[in-house]
Amino acid sequence: MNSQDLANFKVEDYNISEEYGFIHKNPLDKLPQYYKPWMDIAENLTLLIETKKLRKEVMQMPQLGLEHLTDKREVILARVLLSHIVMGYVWQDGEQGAIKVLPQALAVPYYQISKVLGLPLIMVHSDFVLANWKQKDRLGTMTIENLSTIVSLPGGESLQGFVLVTLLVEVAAIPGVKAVIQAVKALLCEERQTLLQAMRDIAQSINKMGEALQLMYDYVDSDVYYNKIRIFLSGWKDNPSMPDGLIYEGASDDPLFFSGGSAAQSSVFHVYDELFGIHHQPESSNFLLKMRQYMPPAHNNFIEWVKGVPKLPEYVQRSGDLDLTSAFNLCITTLTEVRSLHIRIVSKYVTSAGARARKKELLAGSGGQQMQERGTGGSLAMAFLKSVRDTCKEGLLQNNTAADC
Ligand code: HEM
Repeated sequence: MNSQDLANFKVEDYNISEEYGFIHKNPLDKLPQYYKPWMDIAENLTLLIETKKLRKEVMQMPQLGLEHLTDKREVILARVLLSHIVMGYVWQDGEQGAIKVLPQALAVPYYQISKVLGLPLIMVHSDFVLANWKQKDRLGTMTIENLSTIVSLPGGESLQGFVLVTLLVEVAAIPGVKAVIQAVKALLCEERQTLLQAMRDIAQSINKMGEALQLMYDYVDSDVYYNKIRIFLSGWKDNPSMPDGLIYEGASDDPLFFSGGSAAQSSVFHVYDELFGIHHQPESSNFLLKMRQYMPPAHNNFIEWVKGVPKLPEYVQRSGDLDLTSAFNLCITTLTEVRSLHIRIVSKYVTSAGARARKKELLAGSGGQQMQERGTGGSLAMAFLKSVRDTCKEGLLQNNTAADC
């Protein structure tokens, strides 16, 4: 990348903004009247799933075209609604009752809309979190009390908490995203003071992300997450419950395989890994690279843009500047701490809650669950997360005294 590329950089080209980072600005919560069948199902989705009536409703749904969607915000909302309906349809009857064919009235518009947005045929982080929020008081701020989801899934308050806490992590990342752009510019123009400030802002923002992540403990019950919520995020790739994938009737005769929704699809962490020059172990890196295909393409392009800049750790190391080194290492330490906190959360919400669920099943004499300790994205969660955290920590630069941190 050179100064010409920098001059051509426009934040809007990457569907990000200084006010919202990767979060979709002011998502719509209503579609035009023509789409009433989708809106009606989406509004009652939780109840329809819990009473096991969703599949019947979808079978009676007319096949609607996309021609009445007049702008991008409507297209995004339609994708959010359909994604949730798809997940509900597939998993309504639990792990043992997954379907093999998605009916045409759902599969065809879902295929078309996904093609328009460049997204895979499954619900992703941007459907579940980034575009799935509204403010109760539109003039208020993005606090958890003032937020709710547009469309929900089973899990009650914990489901709300799970989506909204994840959204708050993205909110906390907003100043960091802005500072990344400043850091890149400063790096290219060799403006030491701006680079130093940008790295300090990034570290502060990562720290706030950790504070937001911590709220998971207050708003999400681990048994509800494990037993009710998790299944609706699950995919049909590397999932023993759906070894044959999913046929999208009228759109694809061959079954297709997709990983489930996971915040591993959040672009923020990928941007930091690229900026800080963190190279994960091959298996972890493969999984994370695959997750980039589950992001809005413009966000993925932003990660690529950051990847294309001169290497920050090498620049800092070469400079021999203790302040720069210290600020860089603070970023790495803070990111490592957030990843360690995330591991503790996974230990509570997946490992311990899973052990409890299996014990209960054994006592009741029922069959074991298939997903067990796999993440919703399909990874073998703990080994993967520890490898990612440990590689992150290895990004620390030499020449830093304890006092600097
Ligand atoms: C109860 C809450 C959560 C649980 C149980 C959880 C679980 C997991 C699991 C199992 C993985 C492994 C990949 C997969 O197969 O999905 C993962 C990856 C990941 N999660 Fe979460 N997660 C939670 C909340 C969050 C939140 C709120 C964020 C931040 C937005 C987040 C960010 C990530 C990232 C970035 C990865 C990729 C690994 C990394 O870069 O460190 N997670 N999560």
